[in-house]
Amino acid sequence: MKIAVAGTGYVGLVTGVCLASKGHKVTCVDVDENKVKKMQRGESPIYEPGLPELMKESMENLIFTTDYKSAYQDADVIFIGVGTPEKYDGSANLTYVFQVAKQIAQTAEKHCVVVLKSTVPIGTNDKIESYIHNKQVNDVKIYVASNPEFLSQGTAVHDTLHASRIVIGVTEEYPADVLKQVYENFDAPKLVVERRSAEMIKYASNDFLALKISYINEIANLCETVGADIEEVTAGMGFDERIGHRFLKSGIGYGGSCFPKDTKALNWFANFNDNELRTIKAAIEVNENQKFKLVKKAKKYYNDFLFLNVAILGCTFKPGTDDLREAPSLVNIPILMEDGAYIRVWDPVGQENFKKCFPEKIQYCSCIEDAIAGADLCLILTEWGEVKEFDIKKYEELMKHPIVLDGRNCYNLSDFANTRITYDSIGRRTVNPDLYIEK
Ligand SMILES: NC(=O)C1=CN([C@@H]2O[C@H](COP(=O)(O)OP(=O)(O)OC[C@H]3O[C@@H](n4cnc5c(N)ncnc54)[C@H](O)[C@@H]3O)[C@@H](O)[C@H]2O)C=CC1
Ligand SMILES: O=C(O)[C@H]1O[C@H](OP(=O)(O)OP(=O)(O)OC[C@H]2O[C@@H](n3ccc(=O)[nH]c3=O)[C@H](O)[C@@H]2O)[C@H](O)[C@@H](O)[C@@H]1O
Repeated sequence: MKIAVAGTGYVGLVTGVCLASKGHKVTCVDVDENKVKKMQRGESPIYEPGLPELMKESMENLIFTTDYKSAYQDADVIFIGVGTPEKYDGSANLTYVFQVAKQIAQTAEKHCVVVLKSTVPIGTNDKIESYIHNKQVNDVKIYVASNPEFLSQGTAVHDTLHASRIVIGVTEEYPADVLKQVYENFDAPKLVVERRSAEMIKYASNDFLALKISYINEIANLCETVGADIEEVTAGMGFDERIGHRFLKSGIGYGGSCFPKDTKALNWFANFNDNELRTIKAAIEVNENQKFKLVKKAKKYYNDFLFLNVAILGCTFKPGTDDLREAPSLVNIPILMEDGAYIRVWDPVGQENFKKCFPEKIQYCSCIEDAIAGADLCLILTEWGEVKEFDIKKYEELMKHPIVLDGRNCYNLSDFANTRITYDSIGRRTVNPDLYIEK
């Protein structure tokens, strides 16, 4: 089957490469010429484990281009995987999706199925269908189907090849049959539903996970106040299969390109339709406050941050990605810098992207030891494996004031027994709380 994919970000490129690996002929289109040139050389423009290897293996089935006409004119299926970022009012920006729809309407020369993979508000597929039908120049049948994506960054290839489910949202049988053929060799449950249900499944899933995280973060904050330990609490809760262990990790809030925008978008959309999502509103509010937990904690140890050396371990929104979108580092580091702190950052893959946002005044370090050397304070913002495996004693040896504020609960409290390290994490008691408090 001849397939085109619009957009080569985390969703578009991973989808294109995985489909090519299953034998489909895939043309990936992007407006970004530099990205396209890179991909034409067989290089992945994004950091995603396993992607460069699969891309190389599948190159004979892949074409990368900025020339959308050549891709869309004779495609059987056209996936749309462009961004749907947040607008100022919290609603989803559908500009890029409609741009692609217009390009398809102007170029499609044969019957085809347009598949919306981007996360879009309920009813968008209907609008795209009408838009294409109004604007199309050739007398061909263009179907529109919803096929939301559930991959997570860092495990995107695995999540696509072994999807938890493939949701196919349609209003008629033909596009469902075509999509079943496209995914014939994918071992995953396939669920054919109404198009609007498919759109809702995506938002409801993401927002439920965001809600779960905000819930556990509130419980963690209460644990901290009343002397319970959130790690013990979640271990105990997770054994109940109805709750489960996953997405119960407390920390400094959820980031990334989706949970923050998808909670706000559904909330906006509900209001627009005269409904109120009180639970989602609460999840958003809890997350906003949670992001600043470590800076608030730091104020217990220092009256101000002027001339303090602060080590930052991790700047991406989670491990396994170089993506900084909505990462807590983006809001916490500027606060520390504005208050006069000297910042040293270590991150195994996110540093280059971070440098583009903050080219000056930050020291970038090639190892954890270098970042914490001489530091008055260390903030752990991302739970990279290297941080979790770091020899705890070295904090005490290398830091000037070994105060470690851990926003991702990377260590056991017992690791700090017999040390003079102040270890303050989320939802647990502080180890050695009084050693370095400024009077
Ligand atoms: N990042 C993720 O983990 C997931 C994202 N999603 C959803 O998928 C969509 C895409 O997200 P990402 O892949 O993260 O976006 P992204 O921002 O990484 O990539 C979007 C790409 O589309 C390109 N583009 C823009 N206009 C175009 C056009 N007219 N023609 C061709 N290419 C064009 C951009 O240059 C960019 O390379 C969003 O709706 C998102 O909510 C869904 C599941 C997972
Ligand atoms: O629509 C999307 O874009 C995707 O959004 C998330 O995937 P992703 O953003 O890549 O990352 P997650 O692993 O879900 O983590 C998101 C944020 O939540 C935080 N998180 C996650 C889990 C947890 O228990 N606690 C927690 O604080 C992470 O640190 C991270 O900042 C969903 O997990 C995917 O299913 C979905 O397809």
